[in-house]
Amino acid sequence: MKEHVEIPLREKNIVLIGFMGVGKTTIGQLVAKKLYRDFIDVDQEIEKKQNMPISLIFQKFGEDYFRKIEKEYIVDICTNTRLKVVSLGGGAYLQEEVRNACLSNCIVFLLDLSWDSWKDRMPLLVENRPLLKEKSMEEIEKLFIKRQNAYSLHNSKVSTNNLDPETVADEIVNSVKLTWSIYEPNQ
Ligand SMILES: Nc1ncnc2c1ncn2[C@@H]1O[C@H](COP(=O)(O)OP(=O)(O)O)[C@@H](O)[C@H]1O
Ligand SMILES: O=C(O)C1=C[C@@H](OP(=O)(O)O)[C@@H](O)[C@H](O)C1
Ligand SMILES: [Mg+2]
Repeated sequence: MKEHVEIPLREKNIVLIGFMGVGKTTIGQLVAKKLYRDFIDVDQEIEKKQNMPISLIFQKFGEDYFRKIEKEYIVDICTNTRLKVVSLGGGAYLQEEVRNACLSNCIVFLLDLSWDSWKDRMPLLVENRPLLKEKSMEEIEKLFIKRQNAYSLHNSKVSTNNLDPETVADEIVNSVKLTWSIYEPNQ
């Protein structure tokens, strides 16, 4: 059993979670830039490694295969890297091993968007999200509600309703810097 090494707070990866389309990829990139950190988008890294888009991975190998590689990659990043900003795919946090790796080693931010606001954004999302293509609005709402339990296990929550990406990114950065100054002052 690998011994758990406590990572200094200021070195912990910042992980963004939340339903598909809430802005994890967009806002994660902005947060990384503002904190002078490397940015990792798990979906983008998986697409690079698999040399195909997520939608084709689902089509060719199925969702279970995607979830396996998604989990392995996230657990590796959480346990073996520091000082990054990491945006998960919307379904990753449903896996307990992913949640445990994130909560044990990282600072986990939930990006929260109301269902009504999400519906307005949906037309932007369907193109490259296979799970949206197959479902009615009612089925997607059920998925949205069903996932809130897992998303509730976070360190901090930021509402993104009616806020532009820059404003949300600033809120996350200010929150992180305040946490650092309180729990690891004088650095
Ligand atoms: N705060 C925001 N306000 C308006 N549109 C947003 C916001 N954040 C993201 N978007 C848009 O919503 C879509 C999904 O954003 P993305 O970052 O891919 O979300 P996720 O990674 O959570 O699925 C993109 O078209 C993006 O430009
Ligand atoms: O919610 C999900 O199950 C998924 C969300 C997507 O990522 P985004 O949340 O960045 O869209 C991507 O991982 C895949 O389509 C599955
Ligand atoms: Mg994304």
